[in-house]
Amino acid sequence: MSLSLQGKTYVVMGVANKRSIAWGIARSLHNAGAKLIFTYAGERLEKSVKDLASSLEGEESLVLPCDVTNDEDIEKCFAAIKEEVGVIHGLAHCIAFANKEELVGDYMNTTREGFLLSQNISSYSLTAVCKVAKDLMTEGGSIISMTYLGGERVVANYNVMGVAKASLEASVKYLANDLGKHGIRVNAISAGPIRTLSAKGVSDFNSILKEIEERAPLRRNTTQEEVGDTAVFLASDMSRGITGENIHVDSGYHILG
Ligand SMILES: CCCCCCc1ccc(Oc2ccc(Oc3cccc(O)n3)cc2)c(O)c1
Repeated sequence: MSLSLQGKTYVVMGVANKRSIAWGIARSLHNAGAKLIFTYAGERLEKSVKDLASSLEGEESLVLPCDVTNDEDIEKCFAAIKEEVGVIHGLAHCIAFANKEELVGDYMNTTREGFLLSQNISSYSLTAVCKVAKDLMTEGGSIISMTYLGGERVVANYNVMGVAKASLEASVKYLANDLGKHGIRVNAISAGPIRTLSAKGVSDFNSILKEIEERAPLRRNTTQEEVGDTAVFLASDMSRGITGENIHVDSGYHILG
């Protein structure tokens, strides 16, 4: 058993730019020897994802559009992946969205539309992807999704996204139960706040970074590299006994009251 991912192929969903958590995961998986395929949402991201993918030495990675709110698009995307590689050994789901007007103030102001949009993109999309990706995971594998502490307890301003992450974290357990018999594990990484494009949508983000530096057991914030390295562990055989789990990579902050 080792942390090597030589000979394995993973789909990384949700790279936007070099600060994305998904890019930190991609770099660590690549450095562990994995072959990567990237999907992105929205034509405007195509160039930056292709540029990042080609910055990884070795053979050209497949880069495909995938709108996770559209089941046909997911089927088309994974049909193309099947065509290209046949078998995949897992995927990293780093996709979430909520209207930023609802990521500030009282949670109760959430609209029905905003609630459903966030659940659709940030939670149901994992289930929708698993339904299709499982058929390419004929040798078993490991599915990883991203969550945040605000899904387990109230974090001011995280609001509708916290409810979506609670839904995602419950989905991880139900998906783990369904897919375990196929040798497929499903886990979440609960990352501490990292300054990404997405983080710009959350009000008062800077004050939480400062509080973590002052109070977290490790007295520092979380990096993409740390999250990426935990993804390598979850993708590798070293975590073969772990499924339905939520691993906090957050300098220990979640243990505090
Ligand atoms: C008050 C909580 C501070 C820590 C938040 C850490 C965090 C940062 C980013 C996270 O990911 C998203 C993804 C999409 C998202 O919705 C957005 C992002 C940008 C613009 C927009 O209109 N919506 C909000 C957060 C996330 O789930 C969690």
